Amino acid sequence: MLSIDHLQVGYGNKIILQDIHVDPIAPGQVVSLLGANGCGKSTLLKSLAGLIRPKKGHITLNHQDLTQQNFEQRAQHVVYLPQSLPASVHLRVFESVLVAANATLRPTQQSSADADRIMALLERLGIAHLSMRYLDELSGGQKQLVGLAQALIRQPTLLLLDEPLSALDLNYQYHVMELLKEQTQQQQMVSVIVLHDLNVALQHSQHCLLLNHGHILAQGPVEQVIHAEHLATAYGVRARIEACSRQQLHVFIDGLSTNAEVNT
Ligand SMILES: Nc1ncnc2c1ncn2[C@@H]1O[C@H](COP(=O)(O)OP(=O)(O)OP(=O)(O)O)[C@@H](O)[C@H]1O
Repeated sequence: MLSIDHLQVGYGNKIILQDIHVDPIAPGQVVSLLGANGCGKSTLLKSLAGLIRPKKGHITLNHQDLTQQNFEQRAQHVVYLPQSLPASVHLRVFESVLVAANATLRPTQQSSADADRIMALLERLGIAHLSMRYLDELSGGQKQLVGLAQALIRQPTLLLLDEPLSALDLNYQYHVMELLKEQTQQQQMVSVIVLHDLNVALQHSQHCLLLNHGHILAQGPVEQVIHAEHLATAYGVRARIEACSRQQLHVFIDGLSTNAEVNT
């Protein structure tokens, strides 16, 4: 269970997130974190990960206040995958996932980070054939998939992914979101995923947080949050949300809302 209570976060004296309050989110759910460029999505993810210390407020995960834990304690159950991986890491794909697996294991658990588990995950992600390749020789999309393997192998309680689909083709986008949904449910994690594609959010997430200028504009089931009025406020667009032939909701953008500003 994840909840956030009156969180205030900033850089130096500049406040970016103001009074963020998130009602308890049950485990097993994929949560899409949406909002315009610069509204504070990455800042929220980094503060959940413990990379930025909040100025006020609390983050509660399974009855523990994360803001009271040091980075090492938090890393035992929280995994964060940033927008881009470090540029040059001269490790083979398999080794890099092994390093990630061992990063949070206590010595008594180390045997479970075995080769079979890593190879099975690489296979699920469709990148087993890359296991002996060096990371710094991979394409952007391939690196992003390895980053996901490094995150998933750690089996966190809270998984934080910042735009994990940005370099992936349509096939991998679908495949990765299905895998995330499955792993999130099987391992009873909460997975918070920054997305820009609202249709991916509608199809693959159950819960949604919509940020606007550092505030929560809406939160709840994804089909209630992705609503024309909310999209006009958050993105300055005129949107239609319609059920297509398979009853899957789909967002169509018909134009910019009147008096809409460019958000950035
Ligand atoms: N290290 C920093 N120091 C000062 N301000 C920062 C820093 N990082 C981000 N900001 C500012 O915080 C605000 C929110 O940035 P953030 O990266 O959280 O937005 P975002 O919603 O993730 O945007 P995008 O969708 O463009 O990735 C922006 O105004 C940005 O300029």
